Amino acid sequence: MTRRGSRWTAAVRTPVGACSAVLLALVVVLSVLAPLLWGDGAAAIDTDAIGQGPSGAHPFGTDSLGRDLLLRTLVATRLSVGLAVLATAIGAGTGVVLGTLPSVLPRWAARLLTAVVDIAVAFPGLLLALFLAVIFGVGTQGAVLAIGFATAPAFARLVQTLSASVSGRDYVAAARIAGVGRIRLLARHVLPNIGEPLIVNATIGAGSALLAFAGLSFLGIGVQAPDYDWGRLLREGLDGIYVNPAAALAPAAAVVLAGLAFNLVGETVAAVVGVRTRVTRRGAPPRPAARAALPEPPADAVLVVDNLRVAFPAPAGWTVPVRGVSFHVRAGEAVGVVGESGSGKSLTALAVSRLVEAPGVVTADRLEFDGKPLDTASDRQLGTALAMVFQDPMTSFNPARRVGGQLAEVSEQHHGLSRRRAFARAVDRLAAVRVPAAERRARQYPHEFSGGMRQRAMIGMGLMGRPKLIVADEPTTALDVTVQRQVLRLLARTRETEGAAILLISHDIAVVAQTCERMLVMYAGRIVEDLPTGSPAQHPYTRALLATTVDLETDRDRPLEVIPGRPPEPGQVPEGCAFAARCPLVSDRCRTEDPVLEATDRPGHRVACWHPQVRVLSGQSQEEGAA
Ligand SMILES: Nc1ncnc2c1ncn2[C@@H]1O[C@H](COP(=O)(O)OP(=O)(O)OP(=O)(O)O)[C@@H](O)[C@H]1O
Repeated sequence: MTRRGSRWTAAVRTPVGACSAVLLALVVVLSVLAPLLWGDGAAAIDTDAIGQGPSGAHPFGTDSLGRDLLLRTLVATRLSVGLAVLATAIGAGTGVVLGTLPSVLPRWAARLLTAVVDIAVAFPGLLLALFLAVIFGVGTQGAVLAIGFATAPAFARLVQTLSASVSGRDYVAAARIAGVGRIRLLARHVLPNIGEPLIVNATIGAGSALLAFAGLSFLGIGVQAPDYDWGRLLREGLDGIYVNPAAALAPAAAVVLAGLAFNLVGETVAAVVGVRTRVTRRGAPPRPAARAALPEPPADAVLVVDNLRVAFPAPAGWTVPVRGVSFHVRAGEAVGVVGESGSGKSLTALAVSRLVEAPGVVTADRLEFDGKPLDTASDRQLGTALAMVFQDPMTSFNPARRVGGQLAEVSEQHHGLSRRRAFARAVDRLAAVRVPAAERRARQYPHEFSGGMRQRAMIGMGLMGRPKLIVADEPTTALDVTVQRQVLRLLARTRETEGAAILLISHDIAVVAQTCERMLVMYAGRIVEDLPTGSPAQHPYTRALLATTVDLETDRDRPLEVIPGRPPEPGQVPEGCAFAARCPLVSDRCRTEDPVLEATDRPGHRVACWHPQVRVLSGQSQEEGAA
């Protein structure tokens, strides 16, 4: 079954999904079959049974012409639901046109249209529908148009907001630069990417349209005799409510149930297409099989991580992108984490910084920072002793606040310094990370900094306290080689002067080899090798990663090395060794038994492989190890 198919199945198995499926099926079946089966019965006048209350023959009684109210309520499903769907389609269609027109109209016309939509949105929907119903004329057609056009402004606003968010994406910019026309840009690049939330909104909107339609018919400006919908039945029922309350209750219950069906279907669709996160939580995240415990960490370990797992709820259970990671970082040590995209490096970094957000769940047998369990550390302790440097400091700084003020905030919050003294410290720290003219720069906004300078300012922010550990997640990926070297040097210098340990996440093994004493190689959410930099790598994955690095000595006449295949997705990690499918040394055992990360005979070296081999990091000499 496809992934989307399994998400539908999972969504329908939730209580809300199951209810929506049952109600929708009921509404659809009644709309199709009720007029065919009971149309004549509902129209049959019985002068002997005029205005009767509930009885065996007429469970909801009869109307003023002796017609059965249950049958009339069932038969009215088709008209009531059909008109609501039609009005919603008109509203959504008009909304899409109104919402997208501003992107193709001249600027003045676009502004005018946007202003008109804004004013219409500010108007209460039902009032607008009443106003339009009077304009379009009393009757079914007028009511459909009135409700359709009354809901259009809300759709138009939604389309405008969604389009604006999509228009900022790189692929739209790329298409624009490639000379794609505005209309084509809209049709090809914008609308397909906002379709799902629009459909979800339209489904939920149909419930409101149903209610609005019942309202108009109830007021006598919707469906006219001899046709009837639930609104009209409700109005007729209310006339005799003291004689037969069931006459009003039946259509009212029908409106509520059908409205509920639309709303619940909208919620379910939202959960499946990802507009809203609805997941099946099946108890706690799965615990991986017991693995060898982390050897007792040294006394000066600043970070101890044992069997760390990060899990996210998914529609069909849990996905566990970090599956039992164990390592330690000693005081002042620089440890690098390498691995291909998706191997779980960033999540590991976020977990040790206590930054994995709900619904993500972090568990570990041991997760200690500075000798204490991480979850017992106060924000203040973490704020001063642990610094985090992100890949893109532009998104980590608040663009609306000056850089100095943002640095100073750390000292105001965590050290209780006055604003003035905190600002002075911010200037001092900016100078310490070699931001030129620190005093002036501190009064500037993040966008006035270059990429490298922003990254240094980010490191400076980490130095506002006395960090024992700096977690740097791809801190140089967005920078050119010269600036990259400056930032790496700054990290190394900070380590020397402040005595801070560094956990450096990078997909670039060369950067880690330059900066760190030890590297952890991650694959599919696990550490597959933990080795001192410069020591021979034994895991075929580490060896393959090393082979793909390019330096000045790389033979340019030979094609670049690549690792064949792709790492498994977090939810599809195979049994046995996760690297088996790509490994040149794979054996039957690799496909069935998952190797444990175990110490080798070399000091400080652990590897998780059934066939470890030895090769020095420079890749020049090769000696085969135990196979
Ligand atoms: N919030 C989340 N919900 C579900 N899955 C997530 C979430 N965040 C990350 N993942 C998944 O976890 C896996 C590991 O992500 P992570 O960002 O740690 O990888 P990475 O090794 O740092 O890769 P990259 O170098 O591309 O950043 C990925 O497959 C990702 O899709």
